[in-house]
Amino acid sequence: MNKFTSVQDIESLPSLVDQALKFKANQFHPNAYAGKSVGLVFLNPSLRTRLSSLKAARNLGAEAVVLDISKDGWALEFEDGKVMDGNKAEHIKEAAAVMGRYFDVLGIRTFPGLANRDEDYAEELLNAFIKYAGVPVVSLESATRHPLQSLADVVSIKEKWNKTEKPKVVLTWAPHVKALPQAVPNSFVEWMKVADVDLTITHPEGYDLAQEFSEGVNVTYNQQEALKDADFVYVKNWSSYTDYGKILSQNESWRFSMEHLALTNNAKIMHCLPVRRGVVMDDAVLDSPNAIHLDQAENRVYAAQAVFNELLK
Ligand SMILES: NCCC[C@H](NC(=O)CCC(=O)O)C(=O)O
Ligand SMILES: NC(=O)OP(=O)(O)O
Repeated sequence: MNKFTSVQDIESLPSLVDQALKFKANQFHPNAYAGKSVGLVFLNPSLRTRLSSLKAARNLGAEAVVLDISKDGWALEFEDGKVMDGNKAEHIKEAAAVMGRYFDVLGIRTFPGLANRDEDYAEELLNAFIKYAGVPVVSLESATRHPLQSLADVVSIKEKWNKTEKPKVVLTWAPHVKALPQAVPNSFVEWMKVADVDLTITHPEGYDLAQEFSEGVNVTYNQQEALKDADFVYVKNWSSYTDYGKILSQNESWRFSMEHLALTNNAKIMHCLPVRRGVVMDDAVLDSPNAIHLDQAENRVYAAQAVFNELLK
């Protein structure tokens, strides 16, 4: 593995998941990567990704440094050939290359602008970073994917499911007050396909994910039908892909409630966090024993540890 930006970058999902679970059972390896360092660069806010990645690096004996580049760095120019006579002081060519000289692995978080779909889906910022860093790059959530979250989600399902048959996993859209990226649902679907579960996606009309993600998956606008017999339900808002970045529906009936839970096979309820209580999901669901959002967040440490272990080898 020479980068970690999507499920395509990994060699074997079962062995990566096993490694994460081994790290969960025995997390401290203080001499594994002594002298190695990981740089974590954030253009957007983060609680879990930042702290779990720091903890993961330290569990492996590596040093980790966080840079909130939009707050503490120079304003970055990404455009090639630009005459930099405006307010951007540093080009990504130098910024990424310099950080590549300081660190053995570089992580980057860059959310989409949600204004220009082609630009966002071309992953211009992430790709510029990969191009100029000269060291392995880890996506800490990019415009279109959140692979560390998805790996933790696969680990969380694996540790809760001890039957031989495939679990029924449902990804359901939920309302939100803000237009959110498609990165988490895209990525979840991409990883679930490789994890080989029985996957259904449900959302109101107009919220279809990009075909590259949804193709081959059962998609329905009928949420009640989708939730029937579900073993795991991933509740998540996203803005429209087709009417790009727009909020089309505030349909309250999609807010996940105990009535929704009652339609399932006593499903485990998942969310990547942060979650707006009473908007996306009811308190009663989040506070019920069915909710495994905190386990998912905990597993972010071991997912990151498994990934850093591969890239620092
Ligand atoms: N990193 C995990 C999720 C990040 C982002 N959520 C948010 O921006 C929530 C913002 C808010 O609720 O104001 C998303 O859904 O992709
Ligand atoms: N789930 C997740 O990535 O959380 P943060 O945005 O807080 O890192």
